[in-house]
Amino acid sequence: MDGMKTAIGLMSGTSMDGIDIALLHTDGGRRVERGAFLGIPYENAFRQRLKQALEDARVARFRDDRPGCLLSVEDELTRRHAEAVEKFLQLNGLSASEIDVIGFHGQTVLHRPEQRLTIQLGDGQCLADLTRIPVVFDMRANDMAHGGQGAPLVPAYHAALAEGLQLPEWPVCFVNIGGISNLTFIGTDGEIVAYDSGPGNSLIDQWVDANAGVPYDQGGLIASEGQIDHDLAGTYLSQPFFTDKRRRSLDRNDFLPPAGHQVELADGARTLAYVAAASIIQSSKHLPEPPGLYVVCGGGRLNEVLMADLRELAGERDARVATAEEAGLDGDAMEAEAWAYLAVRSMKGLPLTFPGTTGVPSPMKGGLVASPST
Ligand SMILES: Nc1ncnc2c1ncn2[C@@H]1O[C@H](COP(=O)(O)OP(=O)(O)OP(=O)(O)O)[C@@H](O)[C@H]1O
Ligand SMILES: CC(=O)N[C@H]1[C@@H]2OC[C@@H](O2)[C@@H](O)[C@@H]1O[C@H](C)C(=O)O
Repeated sequence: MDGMKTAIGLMSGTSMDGIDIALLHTDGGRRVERGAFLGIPYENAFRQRLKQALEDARVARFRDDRPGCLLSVEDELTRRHAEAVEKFLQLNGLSASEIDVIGFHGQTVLHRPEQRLTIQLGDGQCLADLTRIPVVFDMRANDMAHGGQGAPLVPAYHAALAEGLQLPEWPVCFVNIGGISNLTFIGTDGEIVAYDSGPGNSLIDQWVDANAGVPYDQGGLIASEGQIDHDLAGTYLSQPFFTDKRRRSLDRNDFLPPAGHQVELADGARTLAYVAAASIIQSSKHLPEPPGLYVVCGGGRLNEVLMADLRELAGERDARVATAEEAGLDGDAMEAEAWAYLAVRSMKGLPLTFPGTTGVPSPMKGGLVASPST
């Protein structure tokens, strides 16, 4: 097919729960055919190493700085991604020569848009050499160098997906509830507006990890036994992030979980689920129009308490909430698919970001290409 490429997208998100891998056939424009998906969870020990990397990254001043454990974590992370690609190819009966490009996100360990500093661990050249497949990486840096927020980047892909959806309600707003949440509004005239909307699962994860020793609140079961502490919720929802004139992209540490003594386990999980839902609705007030439909992807859609809150709050504004699956999409695969899509766009010299998505002054190309060494 004309201009169609076969791409693999690799995402290791802010939840630090594992590597998501997706296959996509696309022309980098409107044509998108979704393929296989695989999630490979990190074991607890590596998750702890990533947490340490986030700590050690705090002193970094330049994007190539690798203080503390960063260099060794980057090496291990890259090797894990190479092994993930090998496993994915094997499971799907594919060979490396059938893949045109890999889109490699890496792991964000520091994101400070006001300093134009964003660091994603991941060695693109090493991944290209290990997989024998060209790799596009470092897709946020050029946007930020030109005054963009460096995130979110998924909106270009959301827009391509929206073209193929038969939706009764319009305008539509994609919501990704990952560690941090982000929105992509697509207007009736195709206008795209996107930004980070607030904390997603990362507060819940940190809370239940510290107080119950589990990595996440499965299904929202812990939250379902608690009550909302509205004072505590208010301390999050009254942050200037929600009322500032300019939309700002978030670092995982911009919102921190409550201290252990502030609230008990179930009430904390319940309150943070509410905060995740209310943040989305509160941030939606900056959209050009109220959405008619929210299409929800990311792991947060599996937290039933969070989703019930979101349905209720959206319903008060006459909007419906659907999971990605209800819209015919895959809510686990979407970010990895997006990185495959963006890699193809990058190879074709097409812009990845736009004034309406990251606040960059003009449509902006991005990404570096690493070809396998001969
Ligand atoms: N069954 C479940 N029930 C409740 N929550 C879940 C479930 N499965 C996953 N999650 C939540 O989803 C998170 C992972 O979501 P996802 O993979 O979308 O995030 P991410 O891609 O790492 O983050 P980001 O989009 O911010 O980069 C987990 O850390 C957990 O909090
Ligand atoms: C700096 C960084 O890695 N940001 C992530 C994070 O996780 C969710 C939200 O914050 C989003 O803006 C972004 O990731 C998605 C995949 C994006 O760029 O579209």
